[in-house]
Amino acid sequence: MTRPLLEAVNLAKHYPVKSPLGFKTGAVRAVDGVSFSIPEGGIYGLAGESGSGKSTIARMIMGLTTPTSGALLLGGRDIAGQAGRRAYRSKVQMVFQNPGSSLNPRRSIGQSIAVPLSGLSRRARAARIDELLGMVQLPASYARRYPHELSGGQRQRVAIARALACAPRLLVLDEPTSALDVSVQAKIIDLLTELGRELNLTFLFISHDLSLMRNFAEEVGVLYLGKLVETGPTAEVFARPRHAYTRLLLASVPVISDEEAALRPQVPLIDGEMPTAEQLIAMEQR
Ligand SMILES: Nc1ncnc2c1ncn2[C@@H]1O[C@H](COP(=O)(O)OP(=O)(O)OP(=O)(O)O)[C@@H](O)[C@H]1O
Repeated sequence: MTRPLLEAVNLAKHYPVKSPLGFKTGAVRAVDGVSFSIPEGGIYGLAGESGSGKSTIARMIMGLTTPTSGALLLGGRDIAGQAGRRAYRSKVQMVFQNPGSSLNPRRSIGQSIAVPLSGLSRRARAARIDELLGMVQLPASYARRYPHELSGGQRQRVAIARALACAPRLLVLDEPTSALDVSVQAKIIDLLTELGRELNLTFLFISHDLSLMRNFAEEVGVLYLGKLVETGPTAEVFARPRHAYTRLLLASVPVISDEEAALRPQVPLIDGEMPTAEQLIAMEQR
């Protein structure tokens, strides 16, 4: 069994809710007792709708916010206290949804990729930029281009190259393909799969779209209102979703073939419409 690279242990983040006069009146349980573990070199998909707590988990992993309770371990060490350090930041990198806004429009692609490479000589930096562009299958000449000269998919390749510049071990991918056309999405997923294999990278892939994880993630977790309602090997979760919310997510996925349609879980409709998660859970509890 490969040892875990990232572990979340009973992780929670609660935000205080304040009255207009500033008194604490309650708490939003954005993340509420979440545990999962990703083995070294593994791919874990975290799915859930908007507001389920996905970004809060990513922010805690990146050290941008601290857990209210529970722990996050990287290579067995609690990240609390490490997350602000340079050594930690070089091990854990994030790729965001919108490469258009995460790349500085005034910097050339080469300059953007070189940001984490400030310690290298000019020559070594240029060679590393070439190498990184090659890894994401872009020509070396793209180093002189600017973000507006690239397509959305190419810009996301640049964002991946920049994230790889300091040779991280864990990549947190927050909706990395949501802003892209379906055909481009598939190419980016293929590229990430290949890079993961070559560089022994570990991935946490966050998306509202569970179907994207089918061919990419080895394990998936489904978040609902801050709780992980289901987790397990991807094929198993897709074949036998146990939680009503997972079934609803899978039933809402657009299908392109009859074969896929046959595999799609059936959920009872209400007045001919898909029920909400609350309605479906209430029906099943009756
Ligand atoms: N700084 C904050 N203060 C108060 N509540 C917050 C804060 N950040 C997030 N929340 C709340 O925590 C819950 C989870 O938010 P989060 O952004 O993690 O969800 P998400 O699944 O990533 O959604 P999205 O895909 O829309 O970003 C939401 O109810 C949100 O309103």
